Amino acid sequence: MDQTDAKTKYFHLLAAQYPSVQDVCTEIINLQAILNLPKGTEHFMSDLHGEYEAFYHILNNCSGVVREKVDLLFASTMSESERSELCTLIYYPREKLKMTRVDGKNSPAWYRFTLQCMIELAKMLSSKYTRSKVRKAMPKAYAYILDELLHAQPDEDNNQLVYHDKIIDTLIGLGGGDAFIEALAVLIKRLAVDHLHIVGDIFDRGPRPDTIIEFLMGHHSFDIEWGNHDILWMGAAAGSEACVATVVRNSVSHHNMDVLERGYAISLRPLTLFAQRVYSAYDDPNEAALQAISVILFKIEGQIIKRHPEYHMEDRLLLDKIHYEAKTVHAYGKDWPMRTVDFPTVDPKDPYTLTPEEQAVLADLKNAFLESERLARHIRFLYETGSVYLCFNQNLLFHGCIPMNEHGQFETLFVDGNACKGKAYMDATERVARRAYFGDRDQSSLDFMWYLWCGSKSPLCGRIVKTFERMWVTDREAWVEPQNDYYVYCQQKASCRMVLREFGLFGDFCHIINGHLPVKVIRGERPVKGGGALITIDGGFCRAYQKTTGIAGYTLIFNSHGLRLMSHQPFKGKEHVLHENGDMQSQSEVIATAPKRVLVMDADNGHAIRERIADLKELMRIYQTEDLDGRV
Ligand SMILES: O=P(O)(O)OC[C@H]1O[C@](O)(COP(=O)(O)O)[C@@H](O)[C@@H]1O
Ligand SMILES: [Mn+2]
Repeated sequence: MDQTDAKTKYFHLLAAQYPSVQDVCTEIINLQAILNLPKGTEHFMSDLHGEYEAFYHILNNCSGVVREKVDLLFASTMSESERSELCTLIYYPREKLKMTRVDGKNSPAWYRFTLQCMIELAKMLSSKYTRSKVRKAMPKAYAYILDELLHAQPDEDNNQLVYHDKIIDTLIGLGGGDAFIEALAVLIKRLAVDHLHIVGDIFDRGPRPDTIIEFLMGHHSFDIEWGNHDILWMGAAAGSEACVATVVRNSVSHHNMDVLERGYAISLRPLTLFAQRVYSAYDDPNEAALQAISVILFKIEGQIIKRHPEYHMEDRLLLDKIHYEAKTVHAYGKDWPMRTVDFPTVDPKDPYTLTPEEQAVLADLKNAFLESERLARHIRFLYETGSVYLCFNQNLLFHGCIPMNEHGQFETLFVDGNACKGKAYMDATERVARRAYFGDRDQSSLDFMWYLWCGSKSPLCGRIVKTFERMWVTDREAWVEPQNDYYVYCQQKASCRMVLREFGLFGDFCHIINGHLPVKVIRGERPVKGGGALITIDGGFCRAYQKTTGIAGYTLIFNSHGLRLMSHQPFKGKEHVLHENGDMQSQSEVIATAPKRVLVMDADNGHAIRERIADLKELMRIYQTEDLDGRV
């Protein structure tokens, strides 16, 4: 097909959608109006680490935005406890409605008042969107009524208001109040968060990463930047034995086997039986399993490191540096005392070879990962909706780092034998990650998935991960995990600008958004770095890390006015919210104010809309001067 044919075909398709001059005209006006609206609100979160309840609550309370708006609208007309009650109803409508029924509070007057408040709130939140967009965000069954109610214009005789009261009364009279409250709650939350970014690490440590994925599967608009823990699970699902062993090890070490066993139907029984037999010195079966899977892991890691000198990870080969009599390991020029050297399956002369039994355990585990249909569904979803990095509305999002050398330049690295750096390196790593799952799953791509999890030059990790030391070396000095120079240079504005430029982001109001590095607020660390050009939002949803961070997670919010950060206090659970109306406490801080209000025309989809307008104008010209095939 030559270009003229393609163009003709395209305009035929466009004409089918807009068959008359009037249709074209209406659409151009509509699109032009959209361009001048404020851009939609984006929320960013990262490092969720399986903490489904906290994640779900933050999505329900829209990172605290619902409460802010409720306070703004009703501070003078409702008491604080009434406002809290309303918020809880919006967060968990079904549960709260049930409680209201049980308490006998659900009188017609209660419904009327509650619905009016919710309509007010929905009106306020919808004011920055076109009517058409708001309509699309409404639950279908109620779209018509909601549309009517949200667009009430007070007239001289208050006719409209009377009409709307009638609608509400009829609804309540027909017993539809509950369903309508639920519909409004959905709409309110959807309007408050137009788009969600997850900057990595959904998996590991916490109880329910699988539920987070299921939730995201039903979410209206989001993207994911893969974290090292996500790529680890992706590698395991692709059949990398090292990734399988690491996932299992992480689950065992966090006493969190339910996700694997119940969530993904991956049985750990072969491992626990083997561990009970071979590591019988341990009374605690969990401890025995942890020893067993750790030894298996370090053996296969050793094999990978030897296969790939280009990973430069020889100093991670520690199983062959153990001094059994002295109970030490030799590393970084020193002998470090070890907690135990009782490794019944390690042959000191051939430490990296699995015993036949270990091989069998690992093969069973790997098969279970490969056979889990639910896992495959979740991992495909991560591939479909995720990437190593993303440029979105002038921001650059990635989980870890872009490897730099000690001079602060992008480090040249080899992927598939090709030298690359900066953006090209990020692209190359993503290509291998996709090949590892969708290609022929060759060993080298699978090994690279493991490298992406823990390599010091992996954009998802960027540090030397010391699992061996953290497991067995007593001196914590050996646990320190040196980081890539990116983390030094990203403190400087010039380096951040260099990174942004590499991705074609030249404007003044561009930011790097990272996860991965817990911000230790408790020690005075700040999430904003690089003279304001970089924001790290790993605030530790992960409960295991909250003692070191001092908070329970961040949400970064980017609306038409700029960027602000919400820092969240630990979540006390849904029951606490329902019974005490005790919301998660969140503090808001303005990080950067946009030089002028950011409109849709300034956002990425503004470009697409402008192109569409240009095409429609061309269609208009065609309608007025010739036919669709170009005949005058
Ligand atoms: O991406 P994250 O969350 O920093 O996780 C990677 C880190 O986790 C560790 O494996 C430790 O894990 P745990 O705290 O779960 O034991 C470190 O060695 C590593 O640096
Ligand atoms: Mn991480």
